[in-house]
Amino acid sequence: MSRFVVTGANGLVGRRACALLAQKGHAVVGLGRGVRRVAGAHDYEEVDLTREADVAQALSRLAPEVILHCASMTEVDACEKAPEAAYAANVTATAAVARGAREAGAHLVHVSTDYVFDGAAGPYGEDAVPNPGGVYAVTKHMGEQAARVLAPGCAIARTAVVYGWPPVEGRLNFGAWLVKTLGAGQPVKLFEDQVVSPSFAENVAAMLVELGERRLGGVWNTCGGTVLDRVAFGRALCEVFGFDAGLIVPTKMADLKLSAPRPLRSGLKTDKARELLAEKPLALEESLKRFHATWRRAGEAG
Ligand SMILES: NC(=O)C1=CN([C@@H]2O[C@H](COP(=O)(O)OP(=O)(O)OC[C@H]3O[C@@H](n4cnc5c(N)ncnc54)[C@H](OP(=O)(O)O)[C@@H]3O)[C@@H](O)[C@H]2O)C=CC1
Ligand SMILES: Cc1cn([C@H]2C[C@H](O)[C@@H](COP(=O)(O)OP(=O)(O)O[C@H]3O[C@@H](C)C(=O)[C@@H](O)[C@H]3O)O2)c(=O)[nH]c1=O
Repeated sequence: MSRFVVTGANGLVGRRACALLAQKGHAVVGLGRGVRRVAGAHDYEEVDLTREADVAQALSRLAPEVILHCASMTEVDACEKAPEAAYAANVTATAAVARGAREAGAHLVHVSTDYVFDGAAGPYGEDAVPNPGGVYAVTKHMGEQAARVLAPGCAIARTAVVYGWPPVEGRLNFGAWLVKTLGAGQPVKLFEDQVVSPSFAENVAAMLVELGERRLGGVWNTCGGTVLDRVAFGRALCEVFGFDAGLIVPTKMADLKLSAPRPLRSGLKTDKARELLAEKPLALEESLKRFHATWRRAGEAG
């Protein structure tokens, strides 16, 4: 058993990583901004990761053996509108965590994104060359570089379009947004021209945990195992949840006039994780079945 620190412990992925680690018997401290928003068997500390001295002090005191760095500014359009905040959260904070990891002798698993690619020719393998566009993507790529330089031997774990139930309070993930909207019988405009690798949050968290437990380094695509466009994902979700797929309105991404550019032919190849990890990237059908099961259980629990 090891001592883990998980950043972004209130977030979609981080909270699931904390839960899984505690369930497996590891000692876990989740770090988050603001008060604790997730119950569970792990400890929690409030640390603003953009304050380097605070990060150094916390990591030196906690002396983790492994750090899963899940914290990030993840709202892509908000990053575009607030580049200073995005830089602080995605670059400055990552550099601080990476330095702290090195000082503590901890193995770092840094979480990144398929959006580091330009979307000209996805799906991308681990050795593809990033070409980020937009503030979120550029700052995530800079975070990767900071982690590699400051915490040599770290893992860069790229994931994509993470979904799960329940969603983080006040922030619907793509899958949860579809469930809420389609479940209420409302139409939803979905990009027919963006190809992605949707990823079930529990599956992502489990792959990150394994990278940490086994102290694996290098680049890893830790996402769902099926590459498809957003409309196809929506239709598959309707089938599993029993919703009306006729509510899906296929739309071109450009028609929505979003602030930030996003890769179109994105998605990540998962051969490496499939071959080398015990926790495999789940295929779409299995992911949606598990998503549906967690949603139904939450409904039954009231
Ligand atoms: N969600 C997705 O679709 C995808 C996510 N990823 C990557 O996966 C990782 C996890 O994402 P996800 O769980 O969805 O993200 P969330 O937005 O759900 O959680 C991120 C957490 O980071 C915290 N955070 C942000 N800034 C700071 C800070 N300065 N100090 C301390 N904590 C901070 C946030 O706190 P607060 O709540 O207070 O703001 C938030 O709880 C990220 O690296 C993201 O880039 C990659 C591809 C897709
Ligand atoms: C996907 C999609 C989004 N939207 C709207 C909803 C929302 O206002 C806006 C952005 O949607 P999303 O947040 O789902 O998409 P986006 O911000 O592009 O999601 C990205 O997030 C970051 C963190 C990542 O790293 C990526 O892998 C990816 O998951 O566009 C549609 O109207 N139709 C669609 O098909």
